[in-house]
Amino acid sequence: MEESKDDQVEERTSALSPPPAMGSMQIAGSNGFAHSIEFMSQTYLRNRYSEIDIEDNTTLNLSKDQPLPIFLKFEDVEYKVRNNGQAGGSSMNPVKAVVSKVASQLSLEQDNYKQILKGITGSIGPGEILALMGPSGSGKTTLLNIIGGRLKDNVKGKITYNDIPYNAALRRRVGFVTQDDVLLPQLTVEETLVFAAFLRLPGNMSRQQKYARVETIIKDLGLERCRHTRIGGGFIKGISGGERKRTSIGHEILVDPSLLLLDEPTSGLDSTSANRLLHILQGIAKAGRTIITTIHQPSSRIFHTFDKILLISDGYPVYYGKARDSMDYFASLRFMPEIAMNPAEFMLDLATGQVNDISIPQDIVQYLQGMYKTQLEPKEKEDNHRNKKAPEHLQAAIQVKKEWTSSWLEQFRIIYKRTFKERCRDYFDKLRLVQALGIAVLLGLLWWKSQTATEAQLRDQVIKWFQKKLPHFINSTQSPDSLLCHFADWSDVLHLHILDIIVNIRGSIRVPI
Ligand SMILES: Nc1ncnc2c1ncn2[C@@H]1O[C@H](COP(=O)(O)OP(=O)(O)OP(=O)(O)O)[C@@H](O)[C@H]1O
Repeated sequence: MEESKDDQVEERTSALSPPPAMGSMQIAGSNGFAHSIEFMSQTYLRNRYSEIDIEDNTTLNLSKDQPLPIFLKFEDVEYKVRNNGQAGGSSMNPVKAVVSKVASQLSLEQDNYKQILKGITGSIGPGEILALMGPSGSGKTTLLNIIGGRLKDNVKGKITYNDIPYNAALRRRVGFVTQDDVLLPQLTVEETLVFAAFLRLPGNMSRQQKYARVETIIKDLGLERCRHTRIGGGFIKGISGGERKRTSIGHEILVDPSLLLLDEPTSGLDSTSANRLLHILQGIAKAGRTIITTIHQPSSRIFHTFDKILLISDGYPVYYGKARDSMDYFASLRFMPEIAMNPAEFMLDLATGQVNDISIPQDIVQYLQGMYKTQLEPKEKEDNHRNKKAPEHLQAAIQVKKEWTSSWLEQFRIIYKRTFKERCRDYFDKLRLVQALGIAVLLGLLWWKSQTATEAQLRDQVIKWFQKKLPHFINSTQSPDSLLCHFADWSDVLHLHILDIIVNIRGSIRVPI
C-alpha cells in the first residue's frame, strides 16, 4: 500500500523530534558529519518544573510521537551488597533468602554487608544532562542501574519519576546504553537498527514507518557513512569505536525513550569523537529527554556541556549542582588548582584526595563529604520539596504502558531471520572457508590412498607415517601399540587436527536450524 504524505511527514517529525520547537541548528563535524539540534519552545521551557513551577498544563502538547517528559528525583539513595558479592536478599536458594532476610531484620548480619551508596540526592528534568563522575569503584554504575530499575533489592531511599515510584510501565520509557555494547558483529549498522526497529517498535506501525524511523536515526546520529559496514569485533574488522557507541545509542533511542541512561559512552574514544557524541546527546536531550550518563575523565569542553554534575567518592556525594558552579563551590572551600586545569580532572583529584597542598585539611574526602552534607544537600532537598508536584496528566501518563512490539510469533520470525543472517555470514566468512579448505587438503593428502577401512589399518598408517618421517625415533621392532604410546603426544596432535578439520568443515557448510 502507498504510504500517505501525512505518514511521511509524521515520520520525519517522530524519532528525535522535540516538543513544540522554535528553531534548529546544524552542527557540522570535520568529516562532514552533521546533525541538527532543535530547540525547545519557550512554552516548553517554561514548563520545566525542575526549575520553574508548572502552571499551564495545556501547553504541554503530549503527542504520541513525543517523548513523555520525565522529571526524576532521587533522595537519600542507599545501596548495600552482601560481602560474598550477592545483592542482599537476592539468593537463588529460597530457604537461604528467607533465613538471610529474617537474620538481617534481626540485625544479626549487619557486618556481612558492604555499603555501596551512602545517601545520594538529586533531581533532573527533560532537556538536561546529568553527569555522574567519580573515581573507579565509587558507585556510578550502581546508581545508574538503580535509577534504571535494574537493581531493586536492598535499595533504600526515594526515587520518583514524575512523582511516581518505579513501575513496570516505565521500563518501556527508559533506554539503557551499557558500557559493553551488545551488538551482533556480523550485521551492518543499518541491519542492526532495522532488526531492532522491527522487534521493538509497536506492531501497528507500518513497515515504511519503521524504515523511516531507522533512516531518521541514521541521519541524526551521523551514521550514513558506515550504514553498510559490519559492526565487527574480535577478529572481524568493523566500524570504529565512536560509530559503535552511536549505533548503541541509536538502538536505544529507536523506541523513543524519555529517560536515557548511558554507562561511560565516551570510554575508549578520542576527544574529537567524544565531543561529537556529547553534541549528539545534547541534541537528544534538547528534544525533551532526560539524560544521565556516567563519565570518567571528560575534557573541559565536554565538562561544560553537562547541565548538572554529581561527584561521588566512595559512595558518598561530594558535589551536586550545576557544572558551571562547581569550581566556585570548591574555591569557596579554599580548593583551587595551582595551575589552570580541566575542572573535571581537578574534581576527580579532590574526590580521590590527591591534592598536595598543606593549607587544606588532611582528609580531603571526608571534609568534602561533610561540607556537602551541610551546604549542598539541604539546599537540594529543599528545592526538591519546594517544587510543585508533577502535573496529574504526566503522573497518569507515566503509569500507562507504551505500546510495544508485535506478537511473539512475529518476534520469533524476526529473531530467526536475524540469527540466520548472522550465522551464515559467520560460517561463510571467506577467511574461515579458506582456512578450513586448506587444512582439509593438507590432511587429505596425508591420508591419501591409505587403507583406512578398519581400526587396525588406521593404526598401521599412523605408525608407517612415523617410521617414514621420523625413522631415527623409531625402532622398527617395536610393536604398534608401544609406538603409539611412545608417540602419544603426536597421535594426540593428529587426533586433534582431524577433529578440528571435521568441526571446521561442518561449521562451514552447516546452516543453523
Ligand atoms: N554485586 C556486587 N557485589 C559486590 N560488590 C559490588 C557489587 N556491585 C558493585 N560492587 C562494588 O561497588 C563498588 C561500586 O561499583 P560500580 O560499578 O558502581 O563503580 P563505578 O563507579 O561505576 O566504577 P567504574 O568507573 O570502574 O565503572 C565497587 O567497589 C564494586 O566492586
